[in-house]
Amino acid sequence: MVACSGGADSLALAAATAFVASRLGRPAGLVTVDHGLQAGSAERATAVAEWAGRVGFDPVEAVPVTVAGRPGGPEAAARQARYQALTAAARRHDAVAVLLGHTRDDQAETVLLALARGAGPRGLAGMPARRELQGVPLLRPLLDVSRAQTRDACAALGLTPWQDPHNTDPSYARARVRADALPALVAALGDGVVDNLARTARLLAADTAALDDLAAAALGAPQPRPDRVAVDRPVRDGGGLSVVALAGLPGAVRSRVLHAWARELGAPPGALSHRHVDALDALVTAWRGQGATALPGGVRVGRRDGRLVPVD
Ligand SMILES: Nc1ncnc2c1ncn2[C@@H]1O[C@H](COP(=O)(O)OP(=O)(O)OP(=O)(O)O)[C@@H](O)[C@H]1O
Repeated sequence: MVACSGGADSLALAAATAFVASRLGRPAGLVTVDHGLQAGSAERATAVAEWAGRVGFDPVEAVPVTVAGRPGGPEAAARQARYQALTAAARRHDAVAVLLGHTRDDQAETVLLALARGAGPRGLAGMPARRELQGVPLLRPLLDVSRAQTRDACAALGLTPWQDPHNTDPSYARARVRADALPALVAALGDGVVDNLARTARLLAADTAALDDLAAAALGAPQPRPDRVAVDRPVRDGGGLSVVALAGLPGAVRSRVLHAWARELGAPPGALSHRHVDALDALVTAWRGQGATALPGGVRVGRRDGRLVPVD
């Protein structure tokens, strides 16, 4: 089920989901929450629901919620009511997940806000691409997509997104980051800033997951991510590294192992970037028979017989 406010991000997400779902022959639903906080909010919810029905979503729900009387400020109260309504709708319809429209720009704003309040790595890890709330998986498929792209997508599809007045209300810290802080950083440091903040979140999310695994193991807790192969066999295998052993490591540990090994092979540390380490990682986690990875210093690494090995 897509959670759609009618704004550009979640409207683009909904349009993409409708497109993909019909081609996969899978049902997709849509839920829009009416917080009842602004004049015309019920009409907006009805308009979103009508559009959703026209483009093939089924079921479609416009859910009114009561925000008053909940703990916290108005923003927190609205969020709590919204997430409760979203997970309840998902459970009513046995949805496998709820899709949220947060973009790379939202992620960059989240990281900047976390940095400014002195958050630790968990806060700097930003919003996860996947988490569970009351047994319902919440997914954010657009974390690698920019807000400009969602606007362009809506324009290309002839959709008119709803503009949330909160997004431009300067009494909200996030709106000030969006309107002033991030544009100032981009002007001073270049267009890459948004992408790089989002990448920082990904890196810290991987570190945090690895440390959480260690903490869970120290407590003797069940494996938090049973899909991961638990391996404690040595990573070194002859002159190379064992793919099975590498695959069993938490991503953050694996990337450090690959970085250290690349340096051992002679790649100069200053020239070794995350792109090189990602390419080595792909030989383990996204193996499609690809060719050798070229590293700085003329080093090349390929995958042979279940091992990563230096090749000519
Ligand atoms: N009224 C709504 N009805 C349904 N879904 C909504 C609604 N408002 C927001 N969402 C969902 O949440 C996503 C994020 O929205 P927005 O950025 O406004 O909320 P936020 O308060 O920043 O999010 P969060 O509470 O997750 O931090 C949207 O892309 C959409 O998927």
